[in-house]
Amino acid sequence: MAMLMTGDLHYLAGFGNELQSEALPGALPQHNSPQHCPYGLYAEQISGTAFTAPRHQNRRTWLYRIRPSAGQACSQPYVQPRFTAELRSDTPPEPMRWNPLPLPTSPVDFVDGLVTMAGNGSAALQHGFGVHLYACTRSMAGRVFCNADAEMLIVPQQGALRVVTELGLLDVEPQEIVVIPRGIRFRVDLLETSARGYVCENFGAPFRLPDLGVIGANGLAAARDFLHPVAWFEDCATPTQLITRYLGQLWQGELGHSPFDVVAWHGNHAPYKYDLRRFNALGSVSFDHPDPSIFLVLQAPSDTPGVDHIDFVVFPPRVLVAQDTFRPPWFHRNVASEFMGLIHGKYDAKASGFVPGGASLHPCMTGHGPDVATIERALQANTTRPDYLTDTMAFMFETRLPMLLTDYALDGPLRQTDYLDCWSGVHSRFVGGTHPQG
Ligand SMILES: O=C(O)Cc1cc(O)ccc1O
Ligand SMILES: [Fe+2]
Repeated sequence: MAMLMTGDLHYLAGFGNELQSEALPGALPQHNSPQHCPYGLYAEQISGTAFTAPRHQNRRTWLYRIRPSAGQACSQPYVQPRFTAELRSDTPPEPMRWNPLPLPTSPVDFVDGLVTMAGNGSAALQHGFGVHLYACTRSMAGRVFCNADAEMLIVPQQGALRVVTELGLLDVEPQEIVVIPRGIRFRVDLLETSARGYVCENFGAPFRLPDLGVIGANGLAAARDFLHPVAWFEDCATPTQLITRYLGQLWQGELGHSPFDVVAWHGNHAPYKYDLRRFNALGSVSFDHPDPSIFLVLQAPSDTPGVDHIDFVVFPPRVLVAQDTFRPPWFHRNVASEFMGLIHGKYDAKASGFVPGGASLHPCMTGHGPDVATIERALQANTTRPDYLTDTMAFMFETRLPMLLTDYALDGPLRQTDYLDCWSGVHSRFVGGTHPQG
């Protein structure tokens, strides 16, 4: 297991590994639950999969902490109406696009800064997802969050974050992502004055690296680039508010101390971060624009082989060399629903309107593709020469279940009601004349 240092923090590298870390020498016992743990710590197991899940999918971590989590409960509702599970079944099958969430003008933290855009399924049935935006201007002082429903994939777009978790600290900046496994308590601190980004809540099987099939043993996201925290703790008796997302609702309770009191841990149910700039993008070196599955970073599999519940796909800087090819994303309709965000720069299918921090949704089977300006450019391009796509980082949450939208997404202030106009100048270029009948 490699130990890496990036910025001020140390990380454990790898994906799906059995990891171990201790913040004090000898804090990690030789076996899971000795009669007396080192330093008088309590052992606590957090299971992320069924006890009996197959070994390659089984996820659990043993925590050695100053106080166990028992005796703590969130029994009071916490009111944050924009972070919701209320979805509209009258969502129309229409391409949609949104402007970025404005940064709050008052102090707002990560939990209060979340706004739900879309989702489907049910946290109670452990099937489905939520899609959210966040914009915040202060750290979660005195407050921690626990998602009992879902694993959370956070995609910062603006503003670096320090994510304090039970297993240690992760610093993430835009163009990196962080994944918090279900049930792990965490706090988001701002390393800059404001922060904005996207969140995918995954109620189903956890994200994993895709198989590479004929690509071979290397390519796309490399396991060694996934970085986990090392053990870090504070022994702090300050009262702390715990907010838990459970069955799609928010609940609060008071802890008499910091829950970040895990002195050592071992296991594989652990948060991680990944730098999207490390993604090894592959593409066509002959002709045609490949399916975007070649840009798959992480997949959350469904019960149907080959059909993912959620795909997290990135569109990074790359060189397009396909010859005699319409190079931008093609016109298409897809059985999956495509929620896209832009982290940085421009996206190659849209010359304007899709801006960093903004979002778009192309619901299942809804026609979409490049806008008029992109079409014109692509038709005139000299495809014997490479196109260097620089200054770009877009991503997609591509889901098997259609996306139901919230009131905020459908009728709120971010919606670009003129989005369809980006195709209104797409005219017939047909030169065949009238085909004789019969
Ligand atoms: O619609 C989109 O912009 C996303 C997308 C990109 C691409 O290169 C191929 C298919 C696809 O859905
Ligand atoms: Fe698409």
